[in-house]
Amino acid sequence: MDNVTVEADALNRVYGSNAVVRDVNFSLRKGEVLGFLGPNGAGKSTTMKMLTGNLAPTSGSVKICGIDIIEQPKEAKALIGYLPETPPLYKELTVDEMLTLSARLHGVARGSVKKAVESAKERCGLTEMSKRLIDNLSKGYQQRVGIAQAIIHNPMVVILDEPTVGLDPIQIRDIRALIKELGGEHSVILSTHILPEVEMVCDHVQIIHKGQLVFNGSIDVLKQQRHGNRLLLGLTNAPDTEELLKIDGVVSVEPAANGLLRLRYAEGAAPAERIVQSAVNNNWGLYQINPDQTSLEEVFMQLTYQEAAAN
Ligand SMILES: Nc1ncnc2c1ncn2[C@@H]1O[C@H](COP(=O)(O)OP(=O)(O)OP(=O)(O)O)[C@@H](O)[C@H]1O
Repeated sequence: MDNVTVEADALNRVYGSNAVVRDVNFSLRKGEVLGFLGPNGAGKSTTMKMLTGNLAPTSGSVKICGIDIIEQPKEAKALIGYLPETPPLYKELTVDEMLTLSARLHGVARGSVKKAVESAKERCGLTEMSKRLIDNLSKGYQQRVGIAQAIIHNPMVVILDEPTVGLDPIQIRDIRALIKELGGEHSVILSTHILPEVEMVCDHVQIIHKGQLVFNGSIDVLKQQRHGNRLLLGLTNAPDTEELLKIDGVVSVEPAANGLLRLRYAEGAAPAERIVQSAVNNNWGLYQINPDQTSLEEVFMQLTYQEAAAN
């Protein structure tokens, strides 16, 4: 149990008569990167605020390295770095000034501030930007400053709420790489509505749907669930469905978007090579074959259906 950094126990949050977070339980260990995945309005930000002690739960508790965040907020919060949905940046300050201020606010000893600022800048690729006004930085660099202020006191737990929203693809790639790297030394919780982001960055994932956790497990299990034994096939000269069904392992064929065919295959079967063989031998004009990945919405539907069936 020693290396448990975050423990959420039966967390609930009600607004008026609206239960927006319902009975959320989980724990996180040192070095893990946890993806907290859910569509807009699922309750991610509300959960992040409760985890960081910025919002009191209606019931339930949060412990950071064994310290209760309601009973001992100062001690527990010292172990957390938090990047809220809107980064808390004073845009009229330079990067150095902002990070020096953050270090002081996070209680870094006066004599260690300079070192903490240099180290956070280096980890977040900000050294070149030290003297620049935050207002003049691109959104991607502003987000890096947001992450730098969250890690400046070298906290055990780093919580990032939708850190890649509004960034361009190159900035997104860089920020994801940075988050992945943080996982080595800290526990990281990353809230996002982007399924591939979780697959790229996290080793654990929790899916929240209408305030409830509907999945809590390793990323590999989710990937398996997502791949779902389906292939998309593009043939310029497609044969009758019966011909495709004759291929060993193929269990169904249906039309998909853009003139493609969706083939389902039996669990454990790997028919791709046989399909390619048949296509070449019979001149079906194969121009595409790839796994048909389930969208986030479909994964939600599958998971909520399983949940309902289990109850
Ligand atoms: N202060 C509040 N008062 C009343 N309802 C609220 C309040 N804050 C959030 N909610 C509601 O709680 C639900 C969950 O909101 P939350 O911001 O946690 O979702 P989210 O998953 O973070 O989505 P988003 O990515 O859109 O922020 C939403 O229906 C929202 O309208």
